[in-house]
Amino acid sequence: MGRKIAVVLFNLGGPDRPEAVRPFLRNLFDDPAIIQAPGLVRWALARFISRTRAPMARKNYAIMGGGSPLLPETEKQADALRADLAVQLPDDEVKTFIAMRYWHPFTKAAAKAVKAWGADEIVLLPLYPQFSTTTTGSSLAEWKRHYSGPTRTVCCYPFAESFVSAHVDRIMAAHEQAGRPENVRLLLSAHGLPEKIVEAGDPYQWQCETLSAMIAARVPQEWDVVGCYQSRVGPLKWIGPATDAEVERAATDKKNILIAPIAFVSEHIETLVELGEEYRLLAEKHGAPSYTRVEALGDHPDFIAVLAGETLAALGMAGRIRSCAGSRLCPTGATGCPHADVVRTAGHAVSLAAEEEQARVV
Ligand SMILES: C=CC1=C(C)c2cc3[nH]c(cc4nc(cc5[nH]c(cc1n2)c(C)c5CCC(=O)O)C(CCC(=O)O)=C4C)c(C)c3C=C
Ligand SMILES: [Fe+2]
Ligand SMILES: [Fe+2]
Repeated sequence: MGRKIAVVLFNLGGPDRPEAVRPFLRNLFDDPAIIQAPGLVRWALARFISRTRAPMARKNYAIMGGGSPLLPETEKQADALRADLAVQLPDDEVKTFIAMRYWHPFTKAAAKAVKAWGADEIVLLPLYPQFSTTTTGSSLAEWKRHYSGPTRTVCCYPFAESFVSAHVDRIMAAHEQAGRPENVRLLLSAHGLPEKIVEAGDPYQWQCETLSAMIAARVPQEWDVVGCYQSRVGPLKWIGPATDAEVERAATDKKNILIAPIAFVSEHIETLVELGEEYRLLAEKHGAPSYTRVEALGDHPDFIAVLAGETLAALGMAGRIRSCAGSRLCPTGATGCPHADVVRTAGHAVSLAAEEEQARVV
């Protein structure tokens, strides 16, 4: 008899209506992975920041009709993934579950639904391609608070071949749509992080920058390619360069700007409003000859193929956690990486190869 396989998709969640903006922000800022302060201080800060930030955030959500499109976009990905896996695992029953961190459907509800369904295998699959303690790390901790049985985890897949090719495909399609301008500067924009989180060992920035180099190697070599970080929040120093400063610089340099999100895989406030509206105005103001926003991956077939491939490899692995490299891919200093801190010895390389071999056999 076939297995019942639950694939749990982690994502951030977004407010579905104007009244949800403030409680959504409160949940976000009350997360110890986002604000590292003692419980009571964090609780008070979360109430304060959500109250002061909500009016501005509500205005931005109003541009998208009052709420975030993140859930419907995630549902499309979940449906496409289920359909792909149903073909590849004809003897099993596969169901996808959405576990959002800060708004409905919450991780707690997803854990309850997975239990009620009686899954034989559970694969935790973040819709965050790069691992950060603030995103996937936070979702994993939340999952563990609500589910105690065995699971298989995909921690990250920033260098998966089809993930890189899906990005290049979206970028070249946007270039085509812009009328194939010359003198291009491609901005690869990721959500930023406070510097102190990276200094504490979070591998996100390293994964974003390595991915940017991989994309840069595959686009026309006469293009300028710059990695940058958007969506800074609060008074702390964030990693840079900042996307708005890079948009301004590219516009002043009279470059045709192509701007692609590399850490968000769905359209939402950060792509539609920040990249789509705010930075477009900034580019126009500073005299850019053109500004073209590259679409998020959404349900691009190559991206869905990565999600399916990672799920299949996770089902076939000997261990409980994998990255797109099979085993740990982060450098040894990245203490935030959820893999045990293995030193890259010859022995480790052998076990890595064995896991990859196993992944191919599945
Ligand atoms: C790669 C993904 C993300 C990282 C890393 C991340 C870190 C991070 N975010 C905030 C604060 C906010 N993020 C907000 C929205 C938001 N963030 C992500 C992804 C990452 N965040 C997504 C997908 C979204 C959109 C949700 C939606 O509405 O669809 C917001 C809310 C919007 C706003 O008020 O600007 C805040 C606030 C911090 C502080 C942080 C790292 C410490
Ligand atoms: Fe965020
Ligand atoms: Fe890692």
